[in-house]
Amino acid sequence: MAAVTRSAKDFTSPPNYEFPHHRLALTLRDPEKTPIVLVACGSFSPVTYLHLRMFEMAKDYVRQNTEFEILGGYLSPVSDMYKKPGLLSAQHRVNMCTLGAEDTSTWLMVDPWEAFQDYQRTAVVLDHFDYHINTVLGGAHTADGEQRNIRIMLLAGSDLISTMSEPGVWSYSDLDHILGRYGTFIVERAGSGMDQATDSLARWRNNIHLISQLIQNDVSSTKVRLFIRRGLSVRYLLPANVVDYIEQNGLYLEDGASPNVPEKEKGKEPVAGGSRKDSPASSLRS
Ligand SMILES: Nc1ncnc2c1ncn2[C@@H]1O[C@H](COP(=O)(O)OP(=O)(O)OP(=O)(O)O)[C@@H](O)[C@H]1O
Ligand SMILES: O=C(O)c1ccc[n+]([C@@H]2O[C@H](COP(=O)([O-])O)[C@@H](O)[C@H]2O)c1
Repeated sequence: MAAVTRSAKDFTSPPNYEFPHHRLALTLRDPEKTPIVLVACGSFSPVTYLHLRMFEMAKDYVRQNTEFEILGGYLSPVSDMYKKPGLLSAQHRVNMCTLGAEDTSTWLMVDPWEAFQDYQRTAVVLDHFDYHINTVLGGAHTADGEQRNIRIMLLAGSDLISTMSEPGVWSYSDLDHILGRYGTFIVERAGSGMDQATDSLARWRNNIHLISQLIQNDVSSTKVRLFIRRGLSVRYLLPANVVDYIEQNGLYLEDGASPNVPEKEKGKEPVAGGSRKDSPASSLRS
């Protein structure tokens, strides 16, 4: 399996970008365990409780079934260039993720690197995390001061993983890089079978961890957008501060979200109801 090591010159970064690591633990509690960081890539248009639940489910799974220790978790919203229907501007999506994840958890962070530039393949996104966490920050240390590399792992729903078996969506070398070098946790998603999702990925089975949903819940961003367009409530499907943000900014009222930040939003503080000076979104604005 090809191990690609990228250096700073291999990555493009948005202006004023700083890698967020304010909640990343860099000391291993148990030196016998392998340190990992979870990265969820997706549209997050908008972020829902299911996106956030994926991290909690992975945390329980890791504690009960593996010899890993989680040192941090990241949401990485995709670039506007992904051009998926319903994809709101990166600014709004990063703001909503920051409100939803950082304000409701003690260990999740939002990395805006992918969102505010050209489309980046998931393999490159994971390399970007690997570079910042292991090369720049120096990885983790045990209490005795021994250095350990932190393994980056992709966190995804079974619908995303099933696209990995569809011809022409992912390149073989990227799959080998993502599943061979890094590995993944796959959360069961209603309507997307786990077996069917992973059958053709069997050669990487040791790096693929399947997490069953014990409480069935099929909230999706598509349904949330549809509800808002029809004037239905989305409260309790996503964090309250994200619902407030959507209402205050009049988001998702029209069919197909505009990829651009509305003129009246430009230059405003990113988060309604008080700016977060330490947030990655605000660190990107000049
Ligand atoms: N209900 C869910 N159960 C399990 N995984 C989920 C669920 N909702 C989203 N995910 C996972 O979260 C990640 C990001 O998803 P994404 O932003 O595309 O959300 P989505 O709800 O699928 O969006 P959309 O409805 O716009 O396609 C993907 O890996 C996806 O599989
Ligand atoms: O890297 C690839 O080749 C690749 C192919 C298909 C999808 N992805 C990523 O998977 C995510 C899919 O998000 P979504 O909202 O379409 O479910 C998004 O982050 C994409 O960049 C990545």
